[in-house]
Amino acid sequence: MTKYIRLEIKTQDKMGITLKILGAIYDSKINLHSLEVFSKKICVMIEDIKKKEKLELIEELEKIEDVISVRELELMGYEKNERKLKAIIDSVDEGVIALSANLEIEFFNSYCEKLFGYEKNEILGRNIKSFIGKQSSLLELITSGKSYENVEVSISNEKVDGRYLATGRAVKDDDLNPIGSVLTIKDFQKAREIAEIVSLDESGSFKEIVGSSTSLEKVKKICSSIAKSDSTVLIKGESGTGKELFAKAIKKLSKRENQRFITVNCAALPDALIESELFGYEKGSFTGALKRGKEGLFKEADKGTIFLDEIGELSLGVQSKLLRVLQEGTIRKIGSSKEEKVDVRIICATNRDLDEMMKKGEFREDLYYRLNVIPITIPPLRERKEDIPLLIGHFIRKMNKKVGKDIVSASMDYINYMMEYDWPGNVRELENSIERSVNLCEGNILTNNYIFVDEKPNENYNEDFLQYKEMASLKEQVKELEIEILKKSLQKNKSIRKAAKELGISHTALIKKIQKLNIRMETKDTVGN
Ligand SMILES: Nc1ncnc2c1ncn2[C@@H]1O[C@H](COP(=O)(O)OP(=O)(O)OP(=O)(O)O)[C@@H](O)[C@H]1O
Repeated sequence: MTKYIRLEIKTQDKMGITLKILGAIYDSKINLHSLEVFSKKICVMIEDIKKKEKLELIEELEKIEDVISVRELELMGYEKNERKLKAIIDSVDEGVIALSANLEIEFFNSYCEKLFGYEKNEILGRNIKSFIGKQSSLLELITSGKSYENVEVSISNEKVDGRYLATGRAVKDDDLNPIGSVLTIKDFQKAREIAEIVSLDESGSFKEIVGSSTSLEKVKKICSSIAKSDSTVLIKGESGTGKELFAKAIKKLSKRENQRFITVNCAALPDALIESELFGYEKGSFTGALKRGKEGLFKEADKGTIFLDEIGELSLGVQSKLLRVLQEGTIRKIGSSKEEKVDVRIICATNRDLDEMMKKGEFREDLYYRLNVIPITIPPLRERKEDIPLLIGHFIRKMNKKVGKDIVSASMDYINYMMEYDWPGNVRELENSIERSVNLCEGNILTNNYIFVDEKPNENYNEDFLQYKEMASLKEQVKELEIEILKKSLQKNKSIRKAAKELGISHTALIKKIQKLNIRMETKDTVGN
C-alpha cells in the first residue's frame, strides 16, 4: 500500500496563507497528494519522504509568517470520515455496490466478497456482468435507469448461484443524466426468515384485539410482560369487554404457545357436572358415569393452559378442589384416592366482584388470593370510547364476510351516535349491534337509519332523518321513514300487538311489514314465518 505523510499546519486566518504553504512544498520538490483547507488550519498529504527531508519541510513551513505550528497527523479528516462510513457499510448484512455508468464496480462493501464469491481485489473496477451472469434480470434493472425495490433476482457465476432481493437507485448529475447507480442486494432466504420472525412478534398475538386507547394498550403491555411466567392470571372486567380474547393472547405469548388451551365456562356447566368435567372420574364412580371412567379437563390441559371463565360461578365445593390444584399442582378424580400431578397454567376470568363475594362468604378467601397473583382489569368500553371507530370498521369487515355484504364504511352520524351510547354490554353489544345494522343496511354505507341499540336513540334522530336526502328516490326515503316509525314503535311497545294498535294497523299487517322490510327487533313476541 502506498505510504503518505500527513501534516496539520495551524495558521492565523490570513488571506494567501494556503498559497504560501503550497509554495513551500513545491519549492521542496515534494509531491502533494491531497489538501484540506479550514479557516485556521491546513492539512496536507504528501508523498512518503525521508525523515531528514520531512524535518526540513516542517522547518520551512514554520518559518512562514502566520504559521503557528506544524505537526504530523495519523489521518486526514476526509480519510477518517471515509473509514467510518466504510465501517458502517461493512457492518450491514447485505451487499452495497456503487456502479459507474459503464457498470464498473466503483465501491462495494465486504458482504459482496461472499455474495460474488471473489476476493476484494478481484472485484474493484470490474464490470458487474462478470459476477451476476449475463442473463440475470438484475442486469436489466441496473441498465433501466429506474429505481426498484426488493425485486427478486438471481446471481450466478462459476462460484455462486442464489436468489436475492435487489434494491437500486440511479445516480444522476445536475442535468439529470445518469452517471451510475447504487444497489443493495440481500439474501432472499434470510429476508424471508426475518419477515417470518417479525410477523410472529407480540403484535400478532393481539391482532384480534382491536383498539388503541391508552387503557387498552396498557392492558396489552401487562399481558406481554406476564405471559412468559407460569403464574395464575385473574382477568377482571364487565361482560363483553374481551376477557377471553386477552386470555388467548396471553397463551399465544407464553411458553405454552404450542400446547393446548382449554376453555371452561364455569357458569354454563351445572354444579353436579363441573367437578367431573374438571377433574374426571374413575370407572363406575356414579350412576350415569362412563364405564371406562373419564379424564378431566385439567388432565387434558396438562402442559398447556386452562381458561376458567366466569370463575365467580363456582360452588364452594368446587372452589376447594380448585384450591388443591393451585396449592399442590395435583388433581384427584372423583372416586379415586390417588393424587395426579398436572402441569397447567390457569387463567381465570370474572365479571363479578370477587371482593364482595368474599365478604359475603360466597368465594373462598384463600382461593381468591391464589388466583389473584396477576390481576388484569379490562376497562369497560364506555371508558375507552376512542376505540369505537376502529371497532366499527373491524366489525363491518367481519360482518361483511359473515353475511356476504360489501359495506364500505359507516357515516359520521353513525359513528357519532355509537360514540355517544354507553354500551352496557361492552364490545359484545357493539358487535351485535353492528351485525344487525349490516344485515339491514341496503346501501354500502351504514347510516343512522340502521342503528339498533337497546337504549333510546339520540334526540335529533327524527329531525335528521326527515331532512331531504339528495340522490335517494322518494320510494327509498318513504321506505326508510317507514322502517324508522315501525322500529321506534316496536322499541317503545316491546310487543307487536301493542305497536300495531298504536300504529292503527292490524297485527298481521305489522308482521308482514316487519318481514318485508327485514326489521329485526327484540320484542316479547316472535315474528313467525
Ligand atoms: N378489543 C376487541 N377487539 C375485537 N373484538 C373484541 C374486542 N373485545 C371484545 N371483542 C369481541 O366481543 C365479543 C366478546 O368478547 P369476549 O368473549 O372475549 O368477552 P368477555 O369479557 O370474555 O365476555 P364474558 O364476560 O361475557 O364472557 C367477542 O366476539 C370478541 O371477539
